[in-house]
Amino acid sequence: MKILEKAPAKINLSLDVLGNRNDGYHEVKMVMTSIDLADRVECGDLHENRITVRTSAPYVPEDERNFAYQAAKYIKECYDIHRGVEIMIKKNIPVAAGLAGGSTDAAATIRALDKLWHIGMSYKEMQQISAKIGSDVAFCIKGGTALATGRGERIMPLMSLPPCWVVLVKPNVSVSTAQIYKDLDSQPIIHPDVDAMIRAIEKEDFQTICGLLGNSLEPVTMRRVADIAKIKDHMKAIGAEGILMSGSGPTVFALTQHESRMLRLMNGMRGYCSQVFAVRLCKPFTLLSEYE
Ligand SMILES: C[C@@](CO)(OP(=O)(O)O)[C@H](O)COP(=O)(O)OP(=O)(O)OC[C@H]1O[C@@H](n2ccc(N)nc2=O)[C@H](O)[C@@H]1O
Ligand SMILES: Nc1ncnc2c1ncn2[C@@H]1O[C@H](COP(=O)(O)OP(=O)(O)O)[C@@H](O)[C@H]1O
Repeated sequence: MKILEKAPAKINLSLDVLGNRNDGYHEVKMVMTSIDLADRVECGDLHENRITVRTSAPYVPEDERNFAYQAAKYIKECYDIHRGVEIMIKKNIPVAAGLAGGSTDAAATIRALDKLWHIGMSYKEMQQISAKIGSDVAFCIKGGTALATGRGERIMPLMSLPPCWVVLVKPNVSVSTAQIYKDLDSQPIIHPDVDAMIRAIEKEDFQTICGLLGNSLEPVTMRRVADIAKIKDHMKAIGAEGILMSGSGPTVFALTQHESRMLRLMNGMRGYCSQVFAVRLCKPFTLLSEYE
C-alpha cells in the first residue's frame, strides 16, 4: 500500500525575534501561511524493517539527515512499529530557501505514516514528534495560517488570508538558517508589529496586511546576499501590494490580488532569476483524528 501526501511550502508574513533562549535557539513570534508550491511525499510498505528515502533533487540527503527519514524513525520508536517504509519525495520547493521545504516533507511523512500504519495520532502527538525534528515542522502538520511562538513549535491557528497571488523569486544562492540566526546576535534587531498583523488578518484587510509585512531576519540575510535588495527593488518597480523575504531567506515573495500584476511580476522577474513561481495560498489540512 502507498500513501501520497502533498507537502506545501510556507512563507513568513511577520517574523519577530524576541531574544536568545537558554537552549541555543531564539524566541520567535511569527505569522506563517502555507502556499501552493508543494513537494509530493509518497510512503509505501517495504518488506524489510528499515527506512529508505529517495528524492528527485540530487543535492538533498537520502539518509538519516533527511527530515522525512527522521520523522519515520521517531514514529517507529514512539509507537514501537516493526515495519519498513519506502519514502519517495518529489522536490518542487527550492532547498535552503526560507520556505520550510525539509520541514513540510517531515510533516507530510508524519501524516502519511499515521495513515499507512493506522496509528490514530492526535494533533498533539504529531506536534511532539515534529518538535524533535525542527522548529518549523509543527506548523507544517496542519499548515494554513497560524501564529508560531516559542522557537516556532507552538502553534495557534489564525483565519485564512484574503485570496491573493504569491509571486516567489529565489536567488541562485542558499543560506544556512543557523548562520543567519548567529549573525543576528551581533546586529540591532528590527521588530515588525506581529499583533497588528494578526488584527489585520482577522479584519481580512489585505492592504493593511501588505503594509505590515516585516521580518527581523531580512536585514541580516541582505548583508550576505546583495541580490535580495535588487530583487525587492525590481518587484517594487513592477508593482505589488507587499514584498518581503521569507524566513531566513533568500527567497523574496510579493503579494498581489491582481492577476495582471502577477503576470507582470512573473515575466519581469524571469529576466533576473531562473527560479520564479506564482502560486495561490493553501488551505489547512484536516487530520484524520479531527474527523472523529
Ligand atoms: C527562520 C525560519 C522561520 O520560519 O524558517 P526557515 O528560514 O528555516 O525556513 C525558522 O525559524 C527556522 O526553523 P527551522 O528551519 O525548522 O530551524 P531548525 O532546524 O529548528 O534550526 C536550525 C538552526 O537555526 C537556529 N534557530 C532556529 C529556530 C529558532 N527559533 N532559533 C534559532 O536560533 C538554531 O541555530 C538551529 O540550530
Ligand atoms: N526533505 C528535505 N528536503 C530539503 N532539504 C532537506 C530535507 N531533509 C533535510 N534537508 C536539509 O535541510 C536543509 C535546509 O533545507 P530546507 O528545509 O529546504 O530550508 P529552509 O530551512 O530554509 O526552509 C538542506 O540544506 C538539506 O540538507
